[in-house]
Amino acid sequence: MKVITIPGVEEYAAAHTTADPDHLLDLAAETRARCERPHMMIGPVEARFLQFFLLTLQPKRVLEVGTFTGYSSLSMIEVLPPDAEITTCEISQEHADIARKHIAAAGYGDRISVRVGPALETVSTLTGPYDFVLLDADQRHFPEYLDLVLPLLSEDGVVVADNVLWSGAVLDPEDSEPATEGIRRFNDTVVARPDLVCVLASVRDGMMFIRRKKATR
Ligand SMILES: C[S@@+](CC[C@H](N)C(=O)[O-])C[C@H]1O[C@@H](n2cnc3c(N)ncnc32)[C@H](O)[C@@H]1O
Repeated sequence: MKVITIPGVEEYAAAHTTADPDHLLDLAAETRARCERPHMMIGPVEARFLQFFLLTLQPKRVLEVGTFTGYSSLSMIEVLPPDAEITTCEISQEHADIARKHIAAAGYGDRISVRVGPALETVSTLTGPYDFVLLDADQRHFPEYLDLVLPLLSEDGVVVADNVLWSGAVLDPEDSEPATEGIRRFNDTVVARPDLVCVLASVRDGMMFIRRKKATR
């Protein structure tokens, strides 16, 4: 994989970011012990970054595509209003089982619902409005998720798509992997749409923040 940050910068950022609470440290340890690609967790820098953002947005209904073992859901729920809920989609029964165990242990079983199955199918059965959507799986289909979630978004809702730099692969004209192509198509579509406002924040592997443009007063 291409290195897209100055060597050591990611580690320096993590060392100067508030550490995870104990229940997330336990979850991360089990994920590293049991799962093949533990780096798929958003990690503490992105988790704290999202938390700062969500503390301001205060969404009541959150949708996540890509539960993995529950790290990002459990990070988000900590800063949401007490009546807020998260629906999170996961294709792997094994990942979902680990996530559900940690979600229940942390006392959030009634507020985080893990839906198992291909997320394109799951999302197409959901009813909005959602105030915040995190896309963190199935990158080759990011453009299709955009089409599915925009109609479900509340008026001031925000979509964040993770890994939109794809370790720098989006910059490589030789790279035509389906995921790389999906992300490029997604990034190009979002920035070109006159009805949307976006920022591609180069936090970790790239986070695309998207909202609807408001009519100027
Ligand atoms: C990058 S990880 C998500 C990481 C998680 N948000 C976190 O921070 O811990 C992506 C997850 O999405 C799941 N996934 C992949 N394709 C999927 C699909 N089509 N539908 C639902 N989940 C999918 C994978 O099994 C994996 O657990």
